[in-house]
Amino acid sequence: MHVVVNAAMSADGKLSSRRREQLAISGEADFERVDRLRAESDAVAVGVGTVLADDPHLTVKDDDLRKRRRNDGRPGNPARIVVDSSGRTPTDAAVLDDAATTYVCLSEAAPVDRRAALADRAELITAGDDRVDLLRAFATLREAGLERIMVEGGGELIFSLFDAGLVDELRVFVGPKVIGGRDAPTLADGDGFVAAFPTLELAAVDRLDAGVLLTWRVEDR
Ligand SMILES: NC(=O)C1=CN([C@@H]2O[C@H](COP(=O)(O)OP(=O)(O)OC[C@H]3O[C@@H](n4cnc5c(N)ncnc54)[C@H](O)[C@@H]3O)[C@@H](O)[C@H]2O)C=CC1
Ligand SMILES: Nc1nc(O)c(N)c(N[C@@H]2O[C@H](COP(=O)(O)O)[C@@H](O)[C@H]2O)n1
Repeated sequence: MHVVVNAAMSADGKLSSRRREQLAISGEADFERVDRLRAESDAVAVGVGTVLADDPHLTVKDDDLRKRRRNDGRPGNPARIVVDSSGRTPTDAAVLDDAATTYVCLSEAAPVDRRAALADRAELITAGDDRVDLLRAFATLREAGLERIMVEGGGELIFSLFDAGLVDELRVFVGPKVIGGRDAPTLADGDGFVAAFPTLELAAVDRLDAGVLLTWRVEDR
């Protein structure tokens, strides 16, 4: 399995403002790059915090890219993955529509009524007691044939994936905005590391739109 984390952050490292509303940090060229990366992926993953804040669709927007996938014998859109310990994904969330298969990763703590509501619209994977055990959930996703995973955020999920040693590559568009705010989400939130920090090898620096795209490979810990 190969896991690429892709996100857009402001020059001061924020994914959004303290209101946690979706904010366009990327420009047109970066959104097109993101679309191509989605098209190359078997699945696109987000945390439930992103579903609740942004209601993303996580589909490939460009018709030609979808057509190319179908010509290669793949579904037009990659699968979608929501990491959601207690099953808070709303049943009318855009990620649960019929544009692609959706996997919702739950913990044992997810109530039965939420499981029943989501089971009609998604494949459910249960791993972990109170929180999704990402190592186990991703192993199950791999068994389901998902090899190339793109993770779009948010900061809580990204931190946990680094903590679990699951990230192979980090692609960050740094956009021309200062957002600020101690409560605004950053690229990696969670508890933060105090030792054994994941280290990165810089693979590429590209000017894009009015910002820069940084591509990092994650070194083994
Ligand atoms: N600029 C960008 O590229 C992006 C920005 N965002 C922004 O990020 C914000 C949402 O991010 P967050 O609040 O950090 O939420 P998140 O999307 O990272 O979801 C976190 C939630 O996932 C669930 N979860 C279950 N198991 C977990 C585990 N093992 N580790 C971590 N989480 C687990 C928990 O309920 C947790 O609260 C929004 O403001 C959104 O707009 C989100 C995606 C991309
Ligand atoms: N790459 C990127 N740049 C930005 O500036 C952003 N605000 C985001 N946000 C994420 O994009 C996803 C939206 O997906 P759909 O267009 O609805 O398919 C979602 O994950 C946002 O949080 N990304």
